[in-house]
Amino acid sequence: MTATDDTLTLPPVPTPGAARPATLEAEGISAWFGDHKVLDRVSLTMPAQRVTALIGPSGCGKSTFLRILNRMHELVGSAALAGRVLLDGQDIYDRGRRITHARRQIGMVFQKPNPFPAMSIHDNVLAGLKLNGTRASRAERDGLVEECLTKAGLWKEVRDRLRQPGGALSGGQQQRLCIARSLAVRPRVLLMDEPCSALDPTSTRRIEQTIAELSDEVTIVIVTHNMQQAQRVSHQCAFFLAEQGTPGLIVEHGPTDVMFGSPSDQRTADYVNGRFG
Ligand SMILES: Nc1ncnc2c1ncn2[C@@H]1O[C@H](COP(=O)(O)OP(=O)(O)OP(=O)(O)O)[C@@H](O)[C@H]1O
Repeated sequence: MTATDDTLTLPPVPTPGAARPATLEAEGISAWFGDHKVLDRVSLTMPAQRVTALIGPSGCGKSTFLRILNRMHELVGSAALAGRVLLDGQDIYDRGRRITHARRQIGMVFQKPNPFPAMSIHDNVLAGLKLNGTRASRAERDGLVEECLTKAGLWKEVRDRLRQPGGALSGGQQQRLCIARSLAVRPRVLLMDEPCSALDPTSTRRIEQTIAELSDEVTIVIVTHNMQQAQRVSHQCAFFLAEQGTPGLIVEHGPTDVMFGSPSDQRTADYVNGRFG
């Protein structure tokens, strides 16, 4: 540890009771890859402290929409975008607003767990902070590692082997490690792109439990193909569809119990009941 490690500070701990999680609003989002339009004027509010599930058949633009929510779409050379994404009213695409600002506040967990395999569990949790250039004392770092692993539901399983490599964990544990890594930068929104699709049912339920525990302190948006999972974890759902080569759009969105119990569009009813997709 260098002298400077002690002088810099970690991201602020949220004030107890303060409204840290943010509301995310997508307004009129259209997206293209080259000439191929894949989303058409999609608008959706993802309220703070709520879990929003994005559902719909393969290829309808759910992942593209999710990646637009934290400015990952623009990493693809041929990608273009129209519309606005507001984080508590502030457009993350405003000119002059740095991409790192959005990424720091809006974290992402991917389909396949992607810890740094040779890096220790401890250092994996702190990896995002290091990329941000944030440093802290050893005690602060250790405290943050414990806090984030606890929130991700992994602490008890790894507390005695924090110096072992992240790659030595099971798939489900690796995914929870990735969630802990995302939490370490104290995001206000956590985006999850099919986070359980590579996991067994037990690990899946553990991640779902983690999502339920986290939803008070971070806004969650999750893409899932698993309708039972959408019902178990989400407060609201948005049903995406791209019919016959047309760009994806939201057919219907609303409270999860309504979307599954009495959807207003027949296509939603057919999809949530497994009649297509
Ligand atoms: N990097 C890319 N370059 C070109 N086209 C892409 C790229 N990524 C996605 N697409 C296209 O955009 C459309 C939407 O893809 P997207 O992955 O967002 O759908 P999805 O609903 O998430 O699908 P799935 O459920 O299968 O993951 C598809 O037609 C896909 O082929």
